[in-house]
Amino acid sequence: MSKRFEQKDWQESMRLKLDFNNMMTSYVGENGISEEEIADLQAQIEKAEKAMVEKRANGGMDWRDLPYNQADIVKDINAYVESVKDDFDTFVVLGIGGSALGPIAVQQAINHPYYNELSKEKRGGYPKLYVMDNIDPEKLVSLFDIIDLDKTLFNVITKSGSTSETMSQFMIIKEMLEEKLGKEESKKHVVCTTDAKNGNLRPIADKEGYKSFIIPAGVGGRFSELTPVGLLPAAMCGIDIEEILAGAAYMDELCKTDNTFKNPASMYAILNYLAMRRGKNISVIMPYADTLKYIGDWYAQLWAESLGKKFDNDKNVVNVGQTPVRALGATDQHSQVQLYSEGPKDKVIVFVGVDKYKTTLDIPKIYGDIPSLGFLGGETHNKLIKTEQMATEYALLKSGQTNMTITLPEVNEFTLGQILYLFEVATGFAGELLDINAFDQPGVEEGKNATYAMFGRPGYDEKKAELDNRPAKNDKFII
Ligand SMILES: O=P(O)(O)OC[C@H]1O[C@H](O)[C@H](O)[C@@H](O)[C@@H]1O
Repeated sequence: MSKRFEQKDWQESMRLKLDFNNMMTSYVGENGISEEEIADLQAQIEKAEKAMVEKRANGGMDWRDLPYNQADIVKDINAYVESVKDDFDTFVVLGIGGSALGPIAVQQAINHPYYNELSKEKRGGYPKLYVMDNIDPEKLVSLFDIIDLDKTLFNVITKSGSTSETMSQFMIIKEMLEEKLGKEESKKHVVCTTDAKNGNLRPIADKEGYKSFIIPAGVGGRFSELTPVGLLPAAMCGIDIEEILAGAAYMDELCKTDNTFKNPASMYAILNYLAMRRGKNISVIMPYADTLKYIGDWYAQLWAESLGKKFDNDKNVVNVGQTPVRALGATDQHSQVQLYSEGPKDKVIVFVGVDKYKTTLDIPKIYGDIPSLGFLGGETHNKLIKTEQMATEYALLKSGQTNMTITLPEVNEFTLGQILYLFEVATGFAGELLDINAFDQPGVEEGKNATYAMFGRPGYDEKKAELDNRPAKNDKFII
């Protein structure tokens, strides 16, 4: 299970550190953000803080209380996992968006990088985990080349129960399972995570007798990682979900301080809000740890889908939001940093560092006679990746590219719970500062409705007619 420091105040030693100095200063021009600018926002900040408290109290932010109200669900999940893990070699999540990105990110962060390639014994007796979050026919068909249906448990995750991608995956899997195993046996190979009463999947699960878990009604998909959406897949691969919730609760405590400059979520939101006001509408998240790579994908949906909005709360057209870009250190120093250092100063780079990696890798002292290699010998990759992170932070600061750093003492369930919760609260706070609704996603409906119309779903004739009459493309530009 997860490691904890021996210190009595292990929570303090496991506290994420946020370094905003590079946001507040700059070697070049006006890219730094001043304390005066934050002071000028005081009224807006107080209004946002008040709204966060009121919405939490009135059920507008049920996700805030997930670290505290799931003890029974955690027990049910852990008991279910213990009861089935010996029967299955593979656990496959069928989901998309907030029903998939969290499970991917958490598993990649905590488990062995080659977890699925390990023996079941080396996996602690837990099944392999695959998350199928797309409908590319090749990918899903290829999965059946490497899994044994008889030994596979499928977790269908969909809050709405109407997501075409997930529900069509489920229809394919259901048919395959019933053909191969028969109707009764196949029921043991499906577990559903969905709304308590709404949507298509809930009545199906109840009618078919599938084991199911509930996504609380007041928790939106991209804020649902701390519900069974994320907790079941994590527990199914041996991850300590109580530690994740404990980390989130600890971050919640830190985010309750009314000292704005010491409030991690408020400061993250405020500085990005001020950056957006300066036209910095790209948010690059750049972890210097492969374990945190997919946190970038999860963050991308959370930040983009929450803040990318056409209207403010007074129905004024504002078209706000920051485009998330996923990068990885040191890898993307060799692919994107050229743009970050010399291209438009329209970005906020969020470095995510790790104090202590789980292993230390020594570089042998050889090639001492070659100057550009000899200096590496006798050091470690741990020191090299951290040095490259600091060097890149410096180079981008010097180039005038706004950046900040979040540092995890180490990557474990507790610190992961902290950073997930930090970004969720920061997103809610940023939504208040932007005066938009951070919890809906009206912008995805047009594409969905066009899909339904073109796919021939009944009741979409008007949309079909609109599409049939849309301006034809100019053939000249089709090669
Ligand atoms: O969990 P589901 O209801 O299947 O939704 C899955 C995803 O698709 C929707 O279109 C929303 O844009 C996302 O916020 C959501 O996470």
